[in-house]
Amino acid sequence: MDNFHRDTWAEIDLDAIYDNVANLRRFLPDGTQVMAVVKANAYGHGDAQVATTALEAGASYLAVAILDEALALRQKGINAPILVLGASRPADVELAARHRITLTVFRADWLEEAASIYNGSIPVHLHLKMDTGMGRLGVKDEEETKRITTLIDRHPSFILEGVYTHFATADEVNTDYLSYQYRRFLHMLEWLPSRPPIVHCANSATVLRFPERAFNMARFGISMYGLAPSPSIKPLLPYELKEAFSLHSRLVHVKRLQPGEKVSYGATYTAQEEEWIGTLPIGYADGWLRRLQHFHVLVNGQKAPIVGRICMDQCMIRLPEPLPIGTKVTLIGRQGDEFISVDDVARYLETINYEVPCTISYRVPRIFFRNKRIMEVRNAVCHG
Ligand SMILES: Cc1ncc(COP(=O)(O)O)c(CNc2conc2O)c1O
Repeated sequence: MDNFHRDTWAEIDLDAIYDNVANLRRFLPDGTQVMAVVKANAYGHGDAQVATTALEAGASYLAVAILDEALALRQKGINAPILVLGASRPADVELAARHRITLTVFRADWLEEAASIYNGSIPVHLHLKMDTGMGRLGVKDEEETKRITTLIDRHPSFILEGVYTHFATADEVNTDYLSYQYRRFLHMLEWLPSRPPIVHCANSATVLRFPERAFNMARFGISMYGLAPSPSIKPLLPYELKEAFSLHSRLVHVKRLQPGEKVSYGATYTAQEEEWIGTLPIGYADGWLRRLQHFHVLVNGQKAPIVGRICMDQCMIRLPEPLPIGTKVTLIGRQGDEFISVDDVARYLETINYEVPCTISYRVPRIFFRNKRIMEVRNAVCHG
């Protein structure tokens, strides 16, 4: 534990990541590959470490949101194909090509500008994104689709490697809109002179519920981290997922309060009787948000309420009894028979589980476990 100097950390169980990907590989029809979605620092789990593990488990492609995330993976020695799912700049096509990074195209004018700038000989791999009803990015009409495929065909270095779409409601029990989008995708694929080598439409919810609709690659994000795409479809999933993320801290201060004494900003919490209060070195700048006031953590295998306002760097909990400085506290994860899941925190925050690990900031070091042993400690504060 000597790679960081505050007793707050996240633990990433890479064995869980491995198993979640390996189980998907076994579940998928033959010929359907896994694209591991590692954008946003792998949903807060550690981009390079998750990417490496997912590739070991059989993923053949990676996906990120922005070009810089792909460049960062290359800098960290990741050589697998990487697709940038979001928009990029025409002027960055050369940079992407040089680093063998695949870009998403969804506008003819973007491609015209890229073609006017890039006359290099290094191939530029492109995936055409079609908007079948997500309403975010994607080509929507046949005329523009044909302009794009013609432009690619005419450029000596542009290669249409893939085509894809994204579903808006795959995590909902009702499949009406999902089926509409799937049918729309089938129709829009007919606009292409021929199907490119890679066709993909499935996120975690889609591939786990309808693997036969995944074409030949599935974009596996949230469930690679062991989280269900939504509470409503969790009971419908075909196999158990293993949650990879946990969050821990240690008591740095313990004091006895007399009745009437206050805790934290606004003096909003008043001790009702003689109470023992502990201070934890984690706050909203770490992504442990202020709205988690009155939620609970685990200490000595028991629930302990968060009392008073959560500060930028610290928060306070009411202890079951006086406890030693340095006692381990679990904010997300297991202590004995008690377990606080990412879903529990998301539910309390009235948000989705995706947001919780993404929000645990760079200031919280990540300890990576592989084969049940510490493989790496990443402290982004000191090491950038
Ligand atoms: C285009 C695209 N493909 C695949 C995925 C993976 O989805 P999954 O994590 O449900 O498997 C995402 C996730 N994108 C987002 C998840 O939350 N907000 C998003 O924009 C995505 O945007």
